[in-house]
Amino acid sequence: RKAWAEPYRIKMVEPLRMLSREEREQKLSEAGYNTFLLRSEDVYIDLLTDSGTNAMSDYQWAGMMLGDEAYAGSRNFYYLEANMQKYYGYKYLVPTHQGRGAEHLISRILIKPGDFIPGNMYFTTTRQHQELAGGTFVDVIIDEAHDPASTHPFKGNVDLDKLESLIKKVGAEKVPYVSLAATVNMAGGQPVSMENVRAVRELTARYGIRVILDATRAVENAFFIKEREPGYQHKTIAEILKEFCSYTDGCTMSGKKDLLVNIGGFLAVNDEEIFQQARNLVVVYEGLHTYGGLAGRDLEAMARGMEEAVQEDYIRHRVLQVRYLGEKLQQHGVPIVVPIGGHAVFLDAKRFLPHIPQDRFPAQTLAAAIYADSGVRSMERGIVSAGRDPKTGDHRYPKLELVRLTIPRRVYTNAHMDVVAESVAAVYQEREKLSGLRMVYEPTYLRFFQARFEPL
Ligand SMILES: Cc1ncc(COP(=O)(O)O)c(/C=N/[C@@H](Cc2ccccc2)C(=O)O)c1O
Repeated sequence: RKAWAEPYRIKMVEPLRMLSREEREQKLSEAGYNTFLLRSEDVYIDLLTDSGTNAMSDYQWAGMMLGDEAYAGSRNFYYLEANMQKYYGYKYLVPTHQGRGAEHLISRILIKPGDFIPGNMYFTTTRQHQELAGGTFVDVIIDEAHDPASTHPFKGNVDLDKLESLIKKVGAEKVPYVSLAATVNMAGGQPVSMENVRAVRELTARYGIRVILDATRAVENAFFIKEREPGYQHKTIAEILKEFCSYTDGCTMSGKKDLLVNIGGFLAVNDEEIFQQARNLVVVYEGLHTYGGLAGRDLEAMARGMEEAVQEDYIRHRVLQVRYLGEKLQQHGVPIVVPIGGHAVFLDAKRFLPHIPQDRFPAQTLAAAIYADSGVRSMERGIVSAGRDPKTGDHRYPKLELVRLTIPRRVYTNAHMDVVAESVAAVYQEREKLSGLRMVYEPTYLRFFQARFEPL
């Protein structure tokens, strides 16, 4: 049989409403043509992010009623710790309010000014914390990751030659750890293969260099390994996930994605010394070491989300829904990043709007145009997100100028995907009419969140 449906039934709904085209144009102007500055109530289908926007299950909601809100030693912490050990396999857990809380801690602990942190393509908050700690991020991802049309099945892979030549160039003592993301958000939600993470481990072990995983979407990564990597078809998602993590020394986690919670994250490590430093630092920046900025109920919901995240029917549906949207867009001839990633469909704004130069912000222009057309919200993942080079002060000019259509987990049906595809195709038909934007307000950090633009 071909038909497949969501592996859940809906028990609660939030009514959606659509504004008129005129109202949307007005809201867009008030938001400075930045989708981050739109109000949720003015958005029809919200594909800005899969972060914190996922639907919890009745099992998780029930867990919210079991929050042990003791200041110290909450029951929920120990349940989360036990589940992290079971599913991710690390020894020690330090809860944080969300992913960047963990990135902040590990960056402060492991990075000295002048250090270099190699990683498989940058992620905005991860690199920001590495730079704030005095480090320099160095991209060591394979070249194919920067080519939206390359169909390499594991575009998130590390280029071992790039990694080893960096280590030889700067010296191992200046490389505190390799920052490995799986999947790679900015490349289009692209996975890392088991063979590659194993090879990264073997290489770094020779130099005594740690590997810190960004495990934010590691369950989606496991799905791609099961689907694409020889020898893994008959392994469970949970087995693949645990093996993958076993080749790394610790992870930062934003629970707001794979783990199906609206807030939450953690740092997990195997090294007791790093653990002691992290649990000491966490009380300064996040909260006591057994709650890390979260209520007991949030810890419980994240622990229960972890159990659900690795269920085969769930994760298969999740990834295949993203693929459903991507294939619909391909049928309309819309240029997208291939292979279609795990959490989003990425529009290739360079090919979509070849007549708009990168410094007139094509991806920003496209995200605004899609909202104006249908009330669908997406996110700019191009030159605006790339920010400025701290050394030159000029824009960074990334090869990938993308618009991300990010699918929240267990929220929308494929009928919503049909509406999104129809809208993007309509904008594609009229793309010649778009003429770019100019930035009229630019914040200092992570400018894409709050920058404002005006039409040229
Ligand atoms: C691979 C990866 N690692 C760490 C984090 C941080 O986790 P957290 O602090 O948000 O919990 C994120 C968050 N990604 C969100 C939210 C976001 C964040 C910055 C810019 C744009 C959007 C997104 O991609 O939408 C991530 O994707």
